[in-house]
Amino acid sequence: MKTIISWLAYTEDFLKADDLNQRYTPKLQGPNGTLHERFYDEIGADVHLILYTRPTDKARCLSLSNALKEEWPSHQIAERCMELDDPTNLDLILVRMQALLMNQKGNEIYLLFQTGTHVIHLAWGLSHFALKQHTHLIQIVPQQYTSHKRYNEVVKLEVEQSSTALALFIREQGEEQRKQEVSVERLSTFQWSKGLLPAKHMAEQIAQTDKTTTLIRGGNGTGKEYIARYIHEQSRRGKEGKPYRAINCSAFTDELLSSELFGHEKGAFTGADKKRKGILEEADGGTVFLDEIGDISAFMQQSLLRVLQEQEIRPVGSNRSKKINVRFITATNKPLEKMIEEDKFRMDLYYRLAIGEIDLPDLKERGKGEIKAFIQFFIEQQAEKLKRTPIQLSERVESILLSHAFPGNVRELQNLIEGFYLKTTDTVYIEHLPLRMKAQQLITDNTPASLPTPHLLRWEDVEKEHIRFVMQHYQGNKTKALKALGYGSINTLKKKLEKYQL
Ligand SMILES: Nc1ncnc2c1ncn2[C@@H]1O[C@H](COP(=O)(O)OP(=O)(O)OP(=O)(O)O)[C@@H](O)[C@H]1O
Repeated sequence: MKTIISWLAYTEDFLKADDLNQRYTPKLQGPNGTLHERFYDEIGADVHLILYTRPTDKARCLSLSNALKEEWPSHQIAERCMELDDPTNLDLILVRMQALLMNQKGNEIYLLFQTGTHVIHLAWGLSHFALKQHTHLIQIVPQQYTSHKRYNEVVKLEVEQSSTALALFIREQGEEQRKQEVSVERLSTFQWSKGLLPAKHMAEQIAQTDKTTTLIRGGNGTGKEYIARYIHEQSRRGKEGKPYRAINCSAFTDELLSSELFGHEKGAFTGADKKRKGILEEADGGTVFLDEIGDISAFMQQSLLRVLQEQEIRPVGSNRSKKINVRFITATNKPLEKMIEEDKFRMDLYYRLAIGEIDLPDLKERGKGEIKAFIQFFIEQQAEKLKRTPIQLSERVESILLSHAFPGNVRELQNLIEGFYLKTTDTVYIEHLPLRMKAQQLITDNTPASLPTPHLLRWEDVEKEHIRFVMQHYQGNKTKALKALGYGSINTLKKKLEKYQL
């Protein structure tokens, strides 16, 4: 099996917003489009995997891959979120890439290393040189540098996989992982904690029905999308391999959202230079997940209501309707009932959408016992993924975590624990916490007498306390403290110690 892997090019794969006054309009002449145009057939790849950084970029990635699928319907395209809060963090990128490449074991992989940040390019290079898998680095050469000067060309870099010390080191690590047969897909990825059992039960009931529309309510990162996919997979539609499509409604203007959902005719609006199928038609026979439904405009509410009532769509710019057969699942973290009272959401649409209802509680509401279970679950999951000994939390860190508000819910906790594995190999201390949590701790540690209100806390106070804590922890050893603090040089640390008279 041959796979192409590339990164979403956040600017080059899209038309400039200024040109059209619209966001995320995909461009087929961008790096990912060029891959399909000039290369895909020649190489005979089976699938093209497009990576993106954060869940918030999903809408953009899907709009690109939908445009590519429409242009080249026989090409298989998949998308993957790499969950990188910081796309310049080499350690984290390498961990994610290793897991991804290990999963492709035995496949021939073509890596388009040009897209993404410079650190991502570097990580592709390192992974190619070191892992000794069947990887090839490919690049797109602009037409002015090609001999024919007519079109951009996709070329394979003829480079030997290296035997430098660094490469050998990374390779050994990779082989160690391979020996232990890591398969990220095999790991149990979802924790059906006690607080989620009512949601699971309801999801399974809904899956038994053919078309019951379902509204999933819950805060950011509570698992709404996971539950939507679970309903699809448990349903007849999923079991028969029918399509599942997801879209984040809040990421589009009305015009674009209509076009994404219902498709458009050529010339329907500025920039619509080709006829295009919408995701409701693509998902015919399957399930569509509309995320952030509480954010759609009155106009879109009306359009959607008509689709639900008549079970048909009309592409933008067309006067002909097409019948569709999809199950709708929607999600929101907005209080729809209140919005109905305020005339911001249509009651008739609400009743159509919320035939089945699933509520996902915030992590904090689920209680300390459950947060503890999630912490343990993610510690073990990450240890298994990285083939490392599970880390431990110091008592202090555990108590901070148990009383943290977790506005980002399960996603926030999951990312936090993945981050710990980059910072330590054994015990997690306060110094390993992200700054926002350390700052919070300083606020709660200080009595109202010394710090009357939290917002009076200055950055300098936080930094000073943090340096003091780390220096104490390492008993004044500047080299160790420097490593923990992450400053670029010992001089920076010395200057800070002087500044704060520590
Ligand atoms: N119960 C759980 N067990 C394991 N992982 C979970 C659980 N709930 C959420 N997650 C993880 O949290 C992240 C967010 O999940 P998901 O995308 O389903 O949430 P969401 O509510 O749709 O988020 P948002 O609306 O903010 O995009 C994912 O990485 C998912 O794996």
